[in-house]
Amino acid sequence: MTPVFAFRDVRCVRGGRMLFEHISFEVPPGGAVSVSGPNGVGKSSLIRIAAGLLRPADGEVTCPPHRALMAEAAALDAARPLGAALHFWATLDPAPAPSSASATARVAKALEAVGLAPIAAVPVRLLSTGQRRRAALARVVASDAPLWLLDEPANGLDVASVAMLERLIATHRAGGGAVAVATHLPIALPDAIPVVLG
Ligand SMILES: Nc1ncnc2c1ncn2[C@@H]1O[C@H](COP(=O)(O)OP(=O)(O)OP(=O)(O)O)[C@@H](O)[C@H]1O
Repeated sequence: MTPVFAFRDVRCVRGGRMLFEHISFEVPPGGAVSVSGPNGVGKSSLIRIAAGLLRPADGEVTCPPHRALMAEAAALDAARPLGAALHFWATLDPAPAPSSASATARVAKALEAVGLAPIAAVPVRLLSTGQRRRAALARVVASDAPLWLLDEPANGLDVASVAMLERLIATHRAGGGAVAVATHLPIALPDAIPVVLG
């Protein structure tokens, strides 16, 4: 099966220091990669390479052009109501498949999925830490991207929210989507390809 996402012999150098090398994997539709390792080993760097934000020092990366990144900063306008802040990205993020729902419908569905629909009118700056993380996840869900790149997605989430995250990932994969998750917290990712750095 043609992989959705692949690294071939990838090497990463930052600030003149080699973080990792010879990283190879192929993720088929519905597949997952789990990136783990101690602090500072390069987990976020690997996710940034996959997102196209950092160039590998060597090797080859195959990614769909439409991918969604959840990193530390949610990049949601603090002054806007949550729904409007998400709508901004849903219209701006690269257009998903032609069969996809409208930006408004995708945002409404994503807010329901992360349990934030009741506070869609609340400005982003008033959200709690966990709500901000769920809002960042809503942005990923609303993107309809075939590849999700999640950097420490469980940070700041309570037990119920981690279970919700796991369900959302499972649903995405069941629909043929792929995911890469960098985490130091346990997240259920059945049959994920392990990439252990360090
Ligand atoms: N812009 C940069 N320039 C140079 N070095 C950097 C830069 N950004 C990160 N680094 C270094 O790259 C290394 C790996 O960082 P990275 O954030 O990828 O690690 P990580 O495994 O995700 O860490 P953590 O578990 O603490 O989040 C660190 O030593 C960091 O200082």
